Amino acid sequence: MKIKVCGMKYPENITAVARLQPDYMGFILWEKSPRYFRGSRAALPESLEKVGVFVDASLEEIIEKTEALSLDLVQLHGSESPEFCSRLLEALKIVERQRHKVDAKIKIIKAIGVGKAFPFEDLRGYEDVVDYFLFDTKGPLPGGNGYSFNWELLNSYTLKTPFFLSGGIGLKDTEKLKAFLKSPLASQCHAIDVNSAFESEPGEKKSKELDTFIKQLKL
Ligand SMILES: O=C(O)c1ccccc1NCC(=O)[C@H](O)[C@H](O)COP(=O)(O)O
Repeated sequence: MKIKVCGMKYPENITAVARLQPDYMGFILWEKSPRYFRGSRAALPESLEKVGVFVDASLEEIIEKTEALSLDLVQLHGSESPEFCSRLLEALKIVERQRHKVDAKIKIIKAIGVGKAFPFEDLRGYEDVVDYFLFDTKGPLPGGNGYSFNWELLNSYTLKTPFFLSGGIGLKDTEKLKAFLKSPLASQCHAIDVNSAFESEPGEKKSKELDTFIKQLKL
């Protein structure tokens, strides 16, 4: 199972967490977040897939940051419509052509806030224009709320788009996660996303706890 560590902020901490070799590292590019990433490309690890997290940003801003930070994936964490995703998909193709990489596709993740119930069928319009969904817990903030939703709701997820499972996931959840990953609920689960449950302060991850978590999940 792949793992994404989101909300990285400080260069030394980025280096320490990169050594644990998660599959993805996420950088919050929304200024109102306490995890807002102000750094440059030099602070980012070459070896991992880099995800830029945006909240209702303009197409121009997303493209500019994707180029400047050499992002591999773009995560949309606001109320971006399928039409917006479609325009972004086309705009990213121009960036892809300028890169000299074998797999230059810049992927799009659409984050979805899940509440007590969720009409997953309503996501059908995104199917052809995003690569992944990220199912997060609906809360007062666009992301990083720190608590989980009822994963049983995924029983009614019948779309083909793979998803990241997110929302308050921490060390306390490893057994529950292992059971989830063996169940039909996880048939489309591509990765587990973690954030605030591993922090000593917003943006600063506890690398020892993350190391334990990654080892337990990769067993
Ligand atoms: O983490 C933030 O501060 C944040 C702010 C605005 C939009 C998205 C944000 N985080 C995106 C993520 O992918 C988080 O990992 C996800 O929301 C889960 O966070 P948590 O509940 O703390 O595990």
